[in-house]
Amino acid sequence: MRYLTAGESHGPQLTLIVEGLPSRLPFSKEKVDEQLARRQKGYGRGRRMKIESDEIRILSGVRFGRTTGAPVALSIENKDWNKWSDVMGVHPDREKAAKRRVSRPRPGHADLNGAIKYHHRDMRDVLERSSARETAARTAAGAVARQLLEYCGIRVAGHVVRIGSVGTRRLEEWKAEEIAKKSEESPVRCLDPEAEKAMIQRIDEAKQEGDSLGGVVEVIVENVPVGLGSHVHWDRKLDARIAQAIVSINAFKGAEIGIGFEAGERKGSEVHDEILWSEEKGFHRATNRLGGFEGGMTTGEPIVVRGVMKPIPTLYKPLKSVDIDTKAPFEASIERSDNCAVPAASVVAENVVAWEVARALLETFTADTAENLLREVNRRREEARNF
Ligand SMILES: Cc1cc2nc3c(=O)[nH]c(=O)nc-3n(C[C@H](O)[C@H](O)[C@H](O)COP(=O)(O)O)c2cc1C
Ligand SMILES: C=C(O[C@@H]1CC(C(=O)O)=C[C@@H](OP(=O)(O)O)[C@H]1O)C(=O)O
Repeated sequence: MRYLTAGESHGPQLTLIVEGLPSRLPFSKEKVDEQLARRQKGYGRGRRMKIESDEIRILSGVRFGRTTGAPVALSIENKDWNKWSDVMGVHPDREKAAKRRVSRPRPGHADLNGAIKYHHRDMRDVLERSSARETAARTAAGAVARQLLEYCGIRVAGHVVRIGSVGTRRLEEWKAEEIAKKSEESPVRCLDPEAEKAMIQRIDEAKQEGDSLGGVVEVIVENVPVGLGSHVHWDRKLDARIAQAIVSINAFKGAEIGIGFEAGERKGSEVHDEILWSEEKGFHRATNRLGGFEGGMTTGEPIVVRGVMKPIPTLYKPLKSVDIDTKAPFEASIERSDNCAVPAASVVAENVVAWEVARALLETFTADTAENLLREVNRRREEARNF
């Protein structure tokens, strides 16, 4: 299974093609729209999110609420396009486009490197595609994958575990349904009410100072069969693919599986998850510090992955930069920006992880139809249970 996205932040629409889904998978537009709406929310977002109300249009691959096995093509309209069509259009108004020309690169964004690499003197040609607007399309891809996971009884949830200097304790149990419900009730998607208050306060303070904040998100995948991914080749290790997916989200700088970097500080006996067996559960683990992975394969324990997001680069508080025309230093002034997108990005993280798990599922259990896939997944569950 693979996907491609296309579209600029202020262009007419985002386009997504998902190829390789089995046929006969129940497909709900509402479930995709629900993920898109979740991604738009979250404390710290800027004015753009008041303009957009993301929903998909199904263009192909689905009939009567089920996939046909053909590529699924979806589009998401950019409502802001109405104000940008003469700048962004296929036949743009050159004068108006010149007024919107970007010659002042923002530290931390893709502007300068992209301009040098692609020989753009107008850095709008870079920022339009480097914008995290594209994560709406990736969230839609994940929301499709999520329906496949759901069909196989696999649940995904996410929450925010740090914003700036405010962090929460590591969970010891990962109940996806509970995490999903609690984080949904929080404007910053945090499970701890005390930390939530402090996070909101930090975001407000940063906004007042014209500054931005990053943070850390955690994603959980529950009821995963044993043996997704493989130890036999580097590019089949599922933990590695998940880490790539996380770091590919705009502004994400790192990923950790389970206790991740903390594993470097502890002794082996404090890291590895002891193996137990019982009549009721079969093989299982006493703990889940390794976040559901050994040898690039799932252990059957919940997948637990974290991602760290740097603070938003577009700042109201100016940072030093240099105009590419005059080579003179300037202090940036901006029109609008998010000042903290960690809660929103946690939704993107959930959905890119869902995609990778669904992709691994379809590689492990080749199936043309959803029913065959579920049969194979359940057979593996039975085999593992009786091993
Ligand atoms: C959901 C989300 C919203 C974002 N909103 C903004 C924003 O409003 N302004 C901004 O400068 N960067 C924003 N970013 C981050 C930039 O897109 C990102 O820093 C930029 O593409 C450069 O890529 P890099 O940070 O991965 O190097 C956002 C990221 C995400 C995930
Ligand atoms: C549009 C989205 O996020 C955008 C991501 C973004 C950036 O530079 O990454 C900059 C902002 O765009 P604009 O300059 O139009 O206000 C955000 O609003 C979105 O998440 O849907």
